[in-house]
Amino acid sequence: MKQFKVAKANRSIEGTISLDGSKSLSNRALIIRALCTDDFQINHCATADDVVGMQTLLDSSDDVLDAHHAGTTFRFLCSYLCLQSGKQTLTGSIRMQERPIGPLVDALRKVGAEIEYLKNDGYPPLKIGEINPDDYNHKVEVSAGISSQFISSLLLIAPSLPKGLEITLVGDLVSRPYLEMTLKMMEYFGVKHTWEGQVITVEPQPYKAKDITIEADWSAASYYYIMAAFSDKVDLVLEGLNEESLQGDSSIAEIMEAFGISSEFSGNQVHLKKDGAEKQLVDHDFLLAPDIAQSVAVACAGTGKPGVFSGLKTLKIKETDRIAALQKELGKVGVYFTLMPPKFAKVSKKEFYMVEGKAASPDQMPDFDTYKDHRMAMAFGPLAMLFPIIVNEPDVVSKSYPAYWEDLKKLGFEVEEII
Ligand SMILES: O=C(O)C1=C[C@@H](OP(=O)(O)O)[C@@H](O)[C@H](O)C1
Ligand SMILES: C=C(OP(=O)(O)O)C(=O)O
Repeated sequence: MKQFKVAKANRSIEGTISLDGSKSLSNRALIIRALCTDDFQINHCATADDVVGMQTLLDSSDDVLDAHHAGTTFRFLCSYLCLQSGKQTLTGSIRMQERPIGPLVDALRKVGAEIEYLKNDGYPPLKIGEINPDDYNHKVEVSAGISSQFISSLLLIAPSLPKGLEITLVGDLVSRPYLEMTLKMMEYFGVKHTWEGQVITVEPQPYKAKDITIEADWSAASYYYIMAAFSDKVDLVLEGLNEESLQGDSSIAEIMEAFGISSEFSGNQVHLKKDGAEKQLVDHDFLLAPDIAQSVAVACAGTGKPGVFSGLKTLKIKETDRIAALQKELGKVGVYFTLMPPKFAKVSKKEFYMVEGKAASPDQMPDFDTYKDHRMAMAFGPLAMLFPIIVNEPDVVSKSYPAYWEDLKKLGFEVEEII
């Protein structure tokens, strides 16, 4: 097993980091370009595995397409392949084969596509055939409470269908900003929609080619906010980010005010400083921004600030069960991540998790497992500012941020492989 020992000699974070393009924006732009008659430039496209993988599969003429670990790639291609001739097998990693796809398959079958489950009903791999014009139906319902990616996937192909799509969202929507991101990206490329109540309608219309520059990845930025929370002195510039962002994870800037971190925007840079008043507690609902929950949990653990987290229901079906992974790994440094008894949830019917305790190094240097989840590695890495740590399978970061460890070195982290 590959392991990195990570350490940092001081608790200050100073410098400039130029962040890679957002994986979510990049994958939407790639699908739209593939559906657009004319070509356009995607500047600052992410170099993340999930995005390189998307482009490779879009260019591939193979019958079997492997999206590996990439949720957006798998889900977006699922609908895209329904517009291609012939039949393709779409598969993914073992974990991807445990992540649900049923609601999207049901909706696409309703639209007229012939899709077969090759292993277990409701899960990848799939054999996907083209939409049959005789079976085509433009009104579909889709469950909105499992993954917003199902809806984004349908929306992206909607303008290319003969009568477009009228999508009724069933149940309470999760990860709403990602859906808004999809619609905003479609608008950027000239595609209009209406969204009334639970119904989103897209008429048939062409995507219009237009060069785009992808904003940097706000989920990646969240790891620098953890470092700032652990620092006595902060003077850090993150490049490529805008105050007005299509990424819901930009809410990290506001959440981290609780740790006294201020974010000053100018142009496409954000300047992090530690000059604000801290709050006693972090109380946040992550339903709109599930990917930064691990970051804030580690920030709480490292500073000893208690956290009350809700809106975590989708975390169990991500790259790993992130609730279980957080519980196990935070436990290694004496921090509890526990589901609060149901009496706390009576009023709102929500589930609340509590982060309690301050991370302390056990007698032996702690080694953190990463569960094939990039965000476990990236969220736990900053703990090296408090005491030396070991990160197991550190290369997982390449899913969304291949240069992560190199960028940490630029800020004075010592990162060395244990042989
Ligand atoms: O559409 C997207 O780009 C994403 C949507 C979210 O997933 P869910 O909608 O499944 O929560 C998020 O967790 C994922 O990293 C990226
Ligand atoms: C959940 C994530 O990605 P995906 O669903 O695209 O695999 C993530 O990047 O945190």
